[in-house]
Amino acid sequence: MNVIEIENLTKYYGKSRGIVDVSFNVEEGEIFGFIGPNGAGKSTTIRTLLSLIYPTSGSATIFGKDCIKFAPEIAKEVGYLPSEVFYYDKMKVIDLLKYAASFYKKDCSKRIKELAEIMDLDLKKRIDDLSFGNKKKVGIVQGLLHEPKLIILDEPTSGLDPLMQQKFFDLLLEENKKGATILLSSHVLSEVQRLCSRVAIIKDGKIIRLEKISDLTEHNYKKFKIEMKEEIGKDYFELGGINNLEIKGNKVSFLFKGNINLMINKLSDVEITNILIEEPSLEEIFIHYYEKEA
Ligand SMILES: Nc1ncnc2c1ncn2[C@@H]1O[C@H](COP(=O)(O)OP(=O)(O)OP(=O)(O)O)[C@@H](O)[C@H]1O
Repeated sequence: MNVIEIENLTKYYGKSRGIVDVSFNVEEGEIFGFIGPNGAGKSTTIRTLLSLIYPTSGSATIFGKDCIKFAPEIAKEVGYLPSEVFYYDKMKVIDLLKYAASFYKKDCSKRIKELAEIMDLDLKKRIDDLSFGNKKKVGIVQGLLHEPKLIILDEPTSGLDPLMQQKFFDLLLEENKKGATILLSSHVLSEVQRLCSRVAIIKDGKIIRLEKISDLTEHNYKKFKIEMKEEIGKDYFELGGINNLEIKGNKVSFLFKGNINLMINKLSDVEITNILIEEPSLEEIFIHYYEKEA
């Protein structure tokens, strides 16, 4: 079953492009990554899904229900962490969270305490005494306190230190194990790689790829790092399937997609002193995608 279905969603802000013909689905129980460079259209897609802004054309459903018509009903089962959080500064953290919890028809006080403990958040402090990272934690607790079935996170880790990021990821994995579906927007590729099973890549408002992370990393490319006994010319590597070729003296690195035996045979011509064949990072794969699509 698809928890989110997005069909040809387009949003123009006046004449300027937000997103164009965005379509993808997120399946139940999935952790789905939504990645792209700044201004690509991630927040616009998410805000449209949550009915915070209205699309110019196209449609979207959450839990099989139209996002605009059923927005209040859907909101009860969705946890949302916006990319920037703004609060009434004078409130205490606990009061703000209790207020947020009052929108749901269940007692969230135990969960608030648990989440605050996990995220190391002082509930007694006033919002305006909190650092940027601690305000982000308030947003995280607010997004998760009602144990939503769908969690939508827009650039969630900016401002969190590495230890907190890890705790937050563990928390998301736990929520996912309990059954929550997660849509995570990010431009930090390594976090998408760690958490997500599938990914949509957006650029200039359009989806340019929709892939399984495992297909991207395992089946598509291998990264070769080779040290030769002698320097070798660029021409030698003029071969189908080679991308991101870099030659520095007798050291060569590239991404290769294709029959690995052909590459091994090719390399048997030259004297190699060291070789490393590894999975490329998503960063390396995507930089290549972006360049190709540009
Ligand atoms: N309120 C607005 N008015 C006019 N244009 C907007 C508005 N909000 C977004 N845009 C434009 O829509 C496009 C997509 O922006 P969006 O914020 O969705 O991108 P993003 O992928 O979330 O980027 P970032 O990672 O920088 O947050 C950009 O060109 C942006 O300038």
